[in-house]
Amino acid sequence: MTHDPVLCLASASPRRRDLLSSIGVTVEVRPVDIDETPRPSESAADYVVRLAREKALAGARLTRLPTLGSDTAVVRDGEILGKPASRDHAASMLGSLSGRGHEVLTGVAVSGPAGVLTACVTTRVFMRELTTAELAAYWVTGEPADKAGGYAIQGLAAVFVEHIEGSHSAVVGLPLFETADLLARQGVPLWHEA
Ligand SMILES: Cc1cn([C@H]2C[C@H](O)[C@@H](COP(=O)(O)OP(=O)(O)OP(=O)(O)O)O2)c(=O)[nH]c1=O
Repeated sequence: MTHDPVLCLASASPRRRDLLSSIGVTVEVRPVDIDETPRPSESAADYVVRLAREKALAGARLTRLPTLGSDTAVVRDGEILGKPASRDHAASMLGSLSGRGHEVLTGVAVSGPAGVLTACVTTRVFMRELTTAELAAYWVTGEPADKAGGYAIQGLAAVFVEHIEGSHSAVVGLPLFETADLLARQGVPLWHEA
């Protein structure tokens, strides 16, 4: 059965659409293009919430529906890592996460009748030691290219992750528990209200 969209998703990320679908939220997809350059001395939490808000506001101009924007950043020792630009960049990025913990921050913003509501979720991810051969083989799979930090916990990189403290869905791109709260406060129906 198909449902009419109840939310505009201001994102090109198929992961975010799938996560929303998994909680019964059908979306109209409106990718937006914003400048993702961090500001000098901006904290990672301020950065992901600012980008989430900018994406939601840019998307809201294209629709009458409440609109969600989100941004995910991988942070090691306070440094935002971004997405890898090449094989060597991916290997050094993911290599720097080998055998230790790092943070994944996801900001989410929903614009609607209640204004713009935001949340930020921090998850700690612990990876086992990765070999040079594994880093090279992982790049060839194509998975790291469009992912913050150069890995996908929901994909092949699951075998690198010993454990996490926080929200698995937030690492994939959208913290579903917090998102459900924001959607409820904007009057967007969830699966039990459809
Ligand atoms: C760490 C990690 C990130 N990611 C993804 C989530 C995000 O899609 C991406 C981070 O980039 P984002 O800039 O947050 O999102 P995006 O460019 O994919 O989409 P848009 O800006 O249009 O919303 O990395 C995973 O899929 N798995 C992971 O384990």
